[in-house]
Order: sequence, then C-alpha cells, then structure tokens
Amino acid sequence: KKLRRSARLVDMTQHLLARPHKLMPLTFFADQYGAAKSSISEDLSIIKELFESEGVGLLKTVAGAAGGVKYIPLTNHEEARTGLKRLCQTLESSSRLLPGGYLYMADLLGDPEALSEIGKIFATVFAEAEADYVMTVETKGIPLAYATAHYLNVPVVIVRRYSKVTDGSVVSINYVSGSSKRIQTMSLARRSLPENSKVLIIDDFMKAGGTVRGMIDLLEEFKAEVVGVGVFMETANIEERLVDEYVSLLRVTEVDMRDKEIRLELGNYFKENE
Ligand SMILES: O=P(O)(O)OC[C@H]1C[C@H](OP(=O)(O)OP(=O)(O)O)[C@H](O)[C@@H]1O
Repeated sequence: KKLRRSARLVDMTQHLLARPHKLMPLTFFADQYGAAKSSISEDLSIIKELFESEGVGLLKTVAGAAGGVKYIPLTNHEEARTGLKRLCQTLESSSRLLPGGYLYMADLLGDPEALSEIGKIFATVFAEAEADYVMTVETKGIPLAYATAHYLNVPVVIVRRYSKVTDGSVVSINYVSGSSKRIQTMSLARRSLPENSKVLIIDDFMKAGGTVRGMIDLLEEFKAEVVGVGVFMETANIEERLVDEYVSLLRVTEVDMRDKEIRLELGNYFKENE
C-alpha cells in the first residue's frame, strides 16, 4: 500500500527494531510501500541519523545486489554506565544479602525493562562477535540469555544440571562450581549445537568461574568456538579464577555478613578510573 514519507518512517522503524542484525534489501521496503528505492534510501538516512544521535544503535547499509540495511542495537557507553549505576543502587540494599556472599536478584531477573537494558548492553559488548548462539546454564542465567539473544537475533541453548529424557541423547561433563565446592554435572542435548558453532556464554553471576569453565569444557565436546563470555555480576578478589577472558557488568567488592554491608561497583566492562 502506498504510504507517504511520515508513515513510511514509522513503519520502517518498527520493522527494523523488531529484527536486529537482520539484513533487509531496500527492494523489500520499496515494494512494501510502492516507493522508489531512492525515496527509501532517503527515509533510511533520516532513521539512521536519529538512531545514531539518540543512541538507539547503528543502521548499517550493505551496498550491492545482495545488499540492504540492518539495525545494530548499541547502547552508548555513557548510557550503559548510568544504567548500571542505577542498578547498583537497587541491588546494594543489605536485605538482598544471602549466605555465601550471594545477592537476591530474582526480582531484577524478572523485570522486563531491566533485562532489556542489560541484554542490549551485552549485545553491544558482543556486537562484532558474530555469535550463532547464546548459551547459559539453568536457571538464573536464562532471562539474561534471552534478553541478549533478542538483541543479537540468535537462538539460545540452555545447559541443564541434570540430563532429562526430553533432551534425547546428551553430552554431559562434570565440573566444580566454586560456589558450591561440589562436583556437579552439566548436560546439553547433542542435537542442540551443530559443529563449529560460534557460541556466546552469558550467565548472571560468576564466583570462582567453575560454572563458566564447565560450559567452555562442554563446548569443546561440541567442537564449538566460544566467541565471548559475559556475566552480569562477578565477585571481586577471587584469587585463582578458572576463567580469565570474560566481561562483567557489575562487581561485588565487599560483603560483610556480620554488619550486613554490601558494596557493588561497575564491572570490568568499564575501565577502572573511568
Ligand atoms: O562461578 P561459580 O562459582 O561457578 O558460581 C556461579 C554459578 C552459581 C550460580 O548458579 P546457582 O545459584 O547454583 O544455580 P541457578 O542459576 O539454577 O540458581 C550462578 O547462577 C552461576 O551459574
């Protein structure tokens, strides 16, 4: 149906936002609105300018016959910092302290707006990683994995702690989660990852890193490539960490169970003296 420019701009914007990282040929829009490709190009430059000036993300145009345009969601660094500082305030209340230096985060992990904000930050950090899948381990990592996967527009694979009949044949490995100091298993259905998949690991919390280490070892069984590790929160001052390459958004610096003190700071995604 023929739409005038203002209506085209609205319709194209919602179309692009709904399909992050997806290349769309200009002819798709030209046919959709019965407009010339030159008009569509002008429309896209208006959207591109607004997206970039307002920090919505990038509109990348790919030239040539198989070309087109794709929306890359990006949160600018300042906005990410402000948003995460706000989350620090929410999380820093002593009532959230749990035994073992954990924080009660289920409310945050259930809040669609917070998840969307965190997911977009992870998708910014790993925008160039060319991940084919986002992987996490049940349970608390699941909402963060989906939020990140939405902005990267890739599927999620969920590692289980126990193999289930409904997974078909599975690959299992044993690992020690530093948090629990006991041997645990991790398993993933054999059919969930083709060989040579590029996988981004996302989890909610990293203590000793045993869980992330486990997922890395599991991915070796699938001949998959780990293209990144993102954790929402990490505990500080862990001597020997089982994983050294990872991005954290927040860090627990101090936990004092006696006087119920808790301190959070920005994670390694931000430079120390930033
Ligand atoms: O770095 P590590 O020392 O291995 O600990 C981080 C693990 C432990 C915790 O999961 P749990 O609370 O054990 O399980 P769930 O996510 O199902 O609540 C957290 O979600 C990470 O996955």
